[in-house]
Amino acid sequence: MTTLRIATRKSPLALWQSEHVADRLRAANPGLTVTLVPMSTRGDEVLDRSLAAIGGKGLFLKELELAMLRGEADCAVHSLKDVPMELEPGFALPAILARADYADAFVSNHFADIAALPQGARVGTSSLRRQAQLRALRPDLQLLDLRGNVNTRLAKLDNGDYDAIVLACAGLERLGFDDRIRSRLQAPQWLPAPAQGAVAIECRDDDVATRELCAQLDDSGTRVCAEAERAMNRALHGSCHVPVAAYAQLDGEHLYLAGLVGSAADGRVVRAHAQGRGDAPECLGLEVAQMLLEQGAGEFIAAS
Ligand SMILES: NCc1[nH]cc(CCC(=O)O)c1CC(=O)O
Repeated sequence: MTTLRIATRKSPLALWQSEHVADRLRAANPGLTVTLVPMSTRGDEVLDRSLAAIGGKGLFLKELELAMLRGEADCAVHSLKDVPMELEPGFALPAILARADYADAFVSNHFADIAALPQGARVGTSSLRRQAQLRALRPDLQLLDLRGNVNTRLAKLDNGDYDAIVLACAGLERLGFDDRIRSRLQAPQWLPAPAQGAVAIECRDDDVATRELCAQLDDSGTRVCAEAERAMNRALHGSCHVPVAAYAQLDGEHLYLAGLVGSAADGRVVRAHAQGRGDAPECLGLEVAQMLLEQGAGEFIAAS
């Protein structure tokens, strides 16, 4: 293999992540030419409706997968949290890169953290998961929709449309906006999206050469954690319609998983956590999902 073509979305964050993968593959494979194939996806173009309303997260992947099927690209780079729990048949994730900052960020030009917000403050986020956790902490807040790429969201905050917004730390840090993070919303009190902070490479299942090349960047510890978080989400029929959060940590052979399911409408949340073995992440994911269901998570899922 002499050339690798990476299909990517065109947002600044997607381009940063794809350039990062390209740089790492070039460094590990002298003589390999790596190019980017930037593409627009439906998830990027339709900004006036929620992701759930236009068909969910797969919308960020479909155009990139079609480019791979047409032979216009060899692989695609994604934020793993945007990758549906069930991958499209015929595709694989040969690499999950080491996780960056997993946490959500509280971003505001006037307030230091959620507790410092005045009564009825306007907080922007279109994520049901973030809305449910905000409502659970502060039922008084006014939650407003906020879509678009990271740069657009920061511009809307600066424009005065919101008192605060919630974004992923990883995206802010990759784009050099570390200084916008007023506080990190951390586990176990606040949980991220399953696989938040991890970048994944997708390619055709039958493309062995690309799979082997990309597998050089796989981080086994991050893969174990992501599998536990995604197995939990899958067992809860996770999609953009249900606020599901999960965070796993691997310590030697011990795997720890915390999960949460909530209601964005009224801020009720159920939580569960358990420990298991690092060689059986899916078992732990199913176990925590079962614990959440026993506490009534099914009601939130059915209501969505
Ligand atoms: N939903 C968009 C998205 N997908 C991945 C990230 C951040 C990077 C990551 O989690 O790896 C973001 C932005 C955000 O949620 O603030």
